[in-house]
Amino acid sequence: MSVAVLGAGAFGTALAISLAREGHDITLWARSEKQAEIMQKDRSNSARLPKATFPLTLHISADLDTIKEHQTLLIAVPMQQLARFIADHQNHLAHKTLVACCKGIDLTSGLGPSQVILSALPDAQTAILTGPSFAHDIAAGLPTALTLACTDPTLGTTLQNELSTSNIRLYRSTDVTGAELGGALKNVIAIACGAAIGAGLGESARAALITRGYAEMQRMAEALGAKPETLAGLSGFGDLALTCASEGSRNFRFGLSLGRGETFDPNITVEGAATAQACHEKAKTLGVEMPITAAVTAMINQTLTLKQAMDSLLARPLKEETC
Ligand SMILES: NC(=O)C1=CN([C@@H]2O[C@H](COP(=O)(O)OP(=O)(O)OC[C@H]3O[C@@H](n4cnc5c(N)ncnc54)[C@H](O)[C@@H]3O)[C@@H](O)[C@H]2O)C=CC1
Ligand SMILES: O=C(CO)COP(=O)(O)O
Repeated sequence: MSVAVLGAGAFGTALAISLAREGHDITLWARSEKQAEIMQKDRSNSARLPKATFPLTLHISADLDTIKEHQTLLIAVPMQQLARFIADHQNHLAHKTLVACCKGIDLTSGLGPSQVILSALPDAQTAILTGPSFAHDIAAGLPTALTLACTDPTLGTTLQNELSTSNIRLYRSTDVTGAELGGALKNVIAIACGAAIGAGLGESARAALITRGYAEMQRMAEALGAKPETLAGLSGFGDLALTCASEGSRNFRFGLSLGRGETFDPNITVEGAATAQACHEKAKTLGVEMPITAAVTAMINQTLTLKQAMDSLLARPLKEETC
C-alpha cells in the first residue's frame, strides 16, 4: 500500500483516517506548514474535522517531497482549485496515479476533474472516487459505498482493492464521465432543495425537485456520452439522495440560506455554486434542457428571486413525464 492524500480539508482528512485505520502508513499533505504542525501535534484536524483522532499510521506533512515514495495520490482539494493545484505541483504529480476526490465542473474550462488533470498532465493515470460520503461519517468509521471510476479496467481493479477499507466499500466503473457528472450535478440540485425547504415550500416540493433534478442530470449525462446506469448508481442517485436530504450537506445548507434570504459564510466550500454556472453554460451550448440548474444559477447571480425561480419552473409547458 503506497497512498498519500493531498489536501487536508474535511474529505482528505477523513479518507486518510479511514485508510490509516487499516494499519497502512498513509501521508496526509497540507499546503500550510502551520496547519500541518498543528495537526501533527493535536493528532486531529480541529479546523475541519474536530471529532476524529488520527491513527498512529497517519503521517502529516506540508512537504511534497515526502510523497515521492507513494504511487497513488488522492487529490482532495475543491474543484475550482484543482487546475491551479495541478499547475503548481506538476513535477511532484508526474508519473503518479492520480485519484480525484473532488466534485464539480471547472468554471474556466468547463471540464470535470479527470480532464482538468489530463489537460495539464496528459500522461497521468487518473481515476475518480465519488459517491455518498459525508467526511464526518467516514472519519467516525460509519459505513458507506462509493464509486471508483477509471477508464482502464485493470488499474480500476487495483485501485478498488487498494482504497477499499473496512467502512468504505468501493464499486468499480469505467464510466468516468458519468461518475464525475453525478457528483458534480447532485450539488446543484441540493442547492435547489435547500432553497425550497428554506423558503418553506415543503417536502413535496423537495421530492419533485430531486426527481426532476435527476431527469436533468440524465439528460446532460446522455448528451456527454455517459451511461444512464452510472447516474442511477452511487455517484449519481446515491449522492443525490444523501445531499438533498441532509443538513449535513454544505450545498443543501447554502440553499437553505438562499431560501431564507440569509447570508452564507463564503469560506465554506460549496461546490454546487460554481458548478451550477459551469453546467448552465454547457447546457446552453449543447442545447440540453436544465431548468432547475438555470434557476439555481439565476438565484445565485441574483437575477431571479426564489419566488420568481419557482414560478418560472411551475409555469413551464406541461409535458409527458420522461427524462
Ligand atoms: N466534506 C465532505 O463531506 C466531502 C467532500 N467531497 C469533495 O471533496 C472536495 C474537497 O472538499 P472538502 O475537503 O470537504 O473541503 P474543505 O473546505 O474542508 O477543504 C478544502 C481543503 O483544500 C485545501 N486547498 C484549497 N486550495 C488548495 C490548493 N490550491 N492547494 C492545496 N490545497 C488547497 C484547503 O486548504 C483545505 O484544506 C470537494 O470537491 C468536495 O465536494 C466529497 C465527498 C465528501
Ligand atoms: O459530497 C458530499 C457528500 O457525498 C458532501 O456534500 P457537501 O459538499 O454538500 O457537504
